[in-house]
Amino acid sequence: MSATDVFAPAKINLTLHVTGQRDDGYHLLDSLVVFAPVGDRLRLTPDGALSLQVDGPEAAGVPSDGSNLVLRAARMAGQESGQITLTKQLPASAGIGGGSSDAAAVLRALGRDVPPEQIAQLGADVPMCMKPRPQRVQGIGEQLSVAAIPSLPALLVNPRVSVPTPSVFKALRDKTNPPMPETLPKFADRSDCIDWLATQRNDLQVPAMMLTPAVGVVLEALHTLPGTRLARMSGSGATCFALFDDTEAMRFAEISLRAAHPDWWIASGLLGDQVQKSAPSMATQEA
Ligand SMILES: C[C@](O)(CO)[C@H](O)COP(=O)(O)OP(=O)(O)OC[C@H]1O[C@@H](n2ccc(N)nc2=O)[C@H](O)[C@@H]1O
Ligand SMILES: Nc1ncnc2c1ncn2[C@@H]1O[C@H](COP(=O)(O)OP(=O)(O)OP(=O)(O)O)[C@@H](O)[C@H]1O
Repeated sequence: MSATDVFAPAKINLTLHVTGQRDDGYHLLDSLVVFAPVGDRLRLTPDGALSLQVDGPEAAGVPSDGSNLVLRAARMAGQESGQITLTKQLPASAGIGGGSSDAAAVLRALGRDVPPEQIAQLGADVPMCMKPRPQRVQGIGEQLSVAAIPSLPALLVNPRVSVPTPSVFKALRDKTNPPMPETLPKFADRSDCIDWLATQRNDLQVPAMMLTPAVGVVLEALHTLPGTRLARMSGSGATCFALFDDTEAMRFAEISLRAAHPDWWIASGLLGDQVQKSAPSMATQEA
């Protein structure tokens, strides 16, 4: 039988408002999420017992045992056989949902009906990664609604410092912050969308910068690039994104950033574009 290839795109939180905290400690969110044409790749081959091999430029430190979200998702879907190869392109613990997107990609590939409550048990980011398209995410990550966002030329930048999500939530002082407007604006064009995004927030950015000063260094570097319209952190960090008016401005900024910071993980491409299953167009560079 033939192998199945799936693409697990990076998730970017364009906004991330923390609006409250539940009794169980989980935080209530209001977030605008898009996906990038850079991501991990998975190959599922139907032979043998269920197994996982992890390779690729970002494989170091990613577990290949039963704790990997890929195996947890496959088992949750009732899969008992087949070899899975996970090729990591996304840095781990980076705020771009690497493991969550991998888990969602496996569930998509297996095509079994797994109840949403079970999918959410794999991680708060997994439900939003099931259908990688622009969406508004509320609740603790389980309430999803489709959003209309123009494609956004972006740089994604990680300073190669991993940030554990729980410590960033813990370091957030004010847990109750304003949500996004109940109805999101209808954006006339890309520029209008970026202007509006600039009025919104990522409430985890300040605590992440306090815990991990490298986040502030990345944001400063992105702010000073030519053509940056908006720079912000994604998720709980440390990956940050910068948005540009067009792909030319994005590429120009990318060249300058790569020259200044050859040790950073840098990717570029159109956020929110229909993510291609097998032909991602985002360029990445290894350290
Ligand atoms: C920050 C985001 O990436 C935004 O999209 C997500 O909320 C986090 O998603 P995730 O990494 O899949 O999160 P999980 O693996 O479910 O949770 C990791 C830890 O983050 C904290 N957490 C996560 C989600 C949430 N709504 N409230 C939380 O407080 C909890 O301490 C939890 O133990
Ligand atoms: N498939 C996987 N890819 C990466 N890490 C994984 C995977 N499965 C389990 N992990 C473990 O999960 C941890 C978090 O990794 P992940 O890349 O999902 O980051 P994250 O920053 O929590 O994502 P986000 O907060 O945006 O959902 C890693 O330290 C790793 O030990």
